[in-house]
Amino acid sequence: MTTLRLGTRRSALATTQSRWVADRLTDLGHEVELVEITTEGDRSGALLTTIGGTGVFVSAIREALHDGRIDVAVHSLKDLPTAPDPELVLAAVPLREDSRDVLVARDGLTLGELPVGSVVGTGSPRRASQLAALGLGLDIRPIRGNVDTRIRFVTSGELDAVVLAQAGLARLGRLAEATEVIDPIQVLPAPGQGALAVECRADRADVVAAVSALDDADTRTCVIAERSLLSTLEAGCTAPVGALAEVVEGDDGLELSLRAFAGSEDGSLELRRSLVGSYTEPESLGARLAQILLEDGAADLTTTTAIGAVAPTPDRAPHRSEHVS
Ligand SMILES: NCc1[nH]cc(CCC(=O)O)c1CC(=O)O
Repeated sequence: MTTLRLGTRRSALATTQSRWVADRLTDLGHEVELVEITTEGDRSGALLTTIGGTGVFVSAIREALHDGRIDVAVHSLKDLPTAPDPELVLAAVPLREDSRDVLVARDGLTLGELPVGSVVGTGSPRRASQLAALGLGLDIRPIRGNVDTRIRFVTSGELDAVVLAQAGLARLGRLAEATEVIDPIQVLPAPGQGALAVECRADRADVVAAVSALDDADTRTCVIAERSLLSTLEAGCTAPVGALAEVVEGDDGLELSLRAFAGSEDGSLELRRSLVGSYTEPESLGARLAQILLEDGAADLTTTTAIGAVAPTPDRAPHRSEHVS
């Protein structure tokens, strides 16, 4: 095979992730060349929720795959839309980094130590919703920017804290700046957080074969469950969603445990449910847990949380006895 052209965005995080994949492919004996691609998300300073979500980072790179300018694309898996692209394959989901969110706060503070009224920045409705639902009296403000920009809001004193993905900080070698690793019991990560997606064209069997050597079976299984939950929920509601699947030891071998969150953006309504299922059927596990969330009230949640909007009545159904806890 000729040199593999691997597309990357210019941000520090994207290039670090792409270099990591390039190095693994080089270890396997392939020749790799990095090709830089600019996306709308990089050019625009607008809030992600205004310019069409994180899909903007992905589409320009996918475009380059379609055009044949590159052979391999590396994305943060959580930025990948759930709708599959029929001409592309997710050839590898490499071993996941830590999936949790972290707090970067002034003076080394943790969430519990932030005084009432502390200003916390996040551009993620999922983080905003779960932070607000903690009931700590935090003043949550929308921000965006790359990891460096977001941390600078805190060091400059403009904000008391920001919430970021631990994986992003780890990849940039800046984990020491985190003041707390947030337990998923408080804030569930985005589906796919901490994992990479390595895509290539379905009609390039040689590239698919080369890249698939980087796949990690457990990570892929977890991510399938999380994304199945997300796509099923997306069909039924527009609420912020968090999800985390983990491989656990069951009585008859490996099982998959899935936890999920859906809530209103202002934190006034929140639903948390979990389910354990077969390791071999991650898609069904995700879809079933999403169905439970929808039945228990997620279908009534919307992102329309404008001041004065009437909030739907939450379904106060008690926890289900069997699988759901
Ligand atoms: N939203 C952008 C984005 N996409 C992936 C990561 C971090 C790395 C990952 O989750 O894999 C980040 C930054 C963040 O959320 O702090």
